[in-house]
Amino acid sequence: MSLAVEDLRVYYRTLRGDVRALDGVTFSLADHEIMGLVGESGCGKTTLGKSLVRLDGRMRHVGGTVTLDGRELPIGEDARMNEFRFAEVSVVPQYAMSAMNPTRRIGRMVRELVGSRGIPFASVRSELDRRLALVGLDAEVLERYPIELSGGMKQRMVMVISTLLNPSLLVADEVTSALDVSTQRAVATALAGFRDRDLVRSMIVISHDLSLVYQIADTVTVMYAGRLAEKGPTEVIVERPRHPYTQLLISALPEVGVRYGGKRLAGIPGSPPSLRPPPPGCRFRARCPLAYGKCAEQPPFAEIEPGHAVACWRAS
Ligand SMILES: Nc1ncnc2c1ncn2[C@@H]1O[C@H](COP(=O)(O)OP(=O)(O)OP(=O)(O)O)[C@@H](O)[C@H]1O
Repeated sequence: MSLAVEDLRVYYRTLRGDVRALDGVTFSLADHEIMGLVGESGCGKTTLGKSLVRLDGRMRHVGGTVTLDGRELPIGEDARMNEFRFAEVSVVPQYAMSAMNPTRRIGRMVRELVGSRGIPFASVRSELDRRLALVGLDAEVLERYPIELSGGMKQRMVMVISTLLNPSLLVADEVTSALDVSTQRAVATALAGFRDRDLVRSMIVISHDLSLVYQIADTVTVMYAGRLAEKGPTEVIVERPRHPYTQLLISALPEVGVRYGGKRLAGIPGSPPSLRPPPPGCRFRARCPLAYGKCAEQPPFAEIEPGHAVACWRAS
């Protein structure tokens, strides 16, 4: 197992009280696993991804542990996390395209980044060229400024940089959402290629786009209102989901490979609860067609078959 997250709680401090964006999240990632992380906007996906790499100033680690390759990550201690970032855990951020410094040539940026880890640029240069070729970029991009690259090229460049030191875990947050469909496919294929070539051990791919997740993920985790609703192998989640929220999420999608023409897709009525603080019991119950009395109690996130866990009283 490469990653184990245990009862992780991360809140945002605000003037109107804590936003419990991650409120008791437990899961693990096997070696070589690509996990897709999905759920409605605001459910905590980005917070989960960031928590594993860098908490921003308003995030507070309230409880729980993150263990990577047998070592507990000091996620609440920014300075101590430096030892792990880039080398052990790396992120391709949601706005990777604007994350690059516009005033630096790309090659110089990479030189500074590896230099900050005490690694001479010359020692990674040939590997860098090899990886650029792997994602279809010419080594000449290193001489250019970020503004001279297209969106898809920037995205692939950031992926190459983020994985240059072979991190154990890569978090890719909405890396394809701003790209056109064919570029999306190229970026997704490049991501899976990094794992296939053992350049990263495991990966969390955060996405609104279930078809992207279906294309590259081995497992899918569904979040709802700061907690995990369901995790299982991709086919199981798509073909026989057990959580009513997952079922609605999947049924709201066009079937993979099926053309829906002008047919309107069903949305999920209602909206998620406030996380400041969330209501007691199952957080989905106000929108759930199957809710009953027991749902006033919070259901455990429990395994119903090997590798398939669900937080729903109806599923156990
Ligand atoms: N800086 C912040 N201060 C206060 N609350 C925040 C902050 N950032 C996020 N939140 C809240 O934390 C919750 C989780 O947000 P997060 O961005 O992790 O969700 P998400 O699932 O990644 O959403 P999206 O798909 O829109 O990116 C939301 O309720 C959000 O409003």
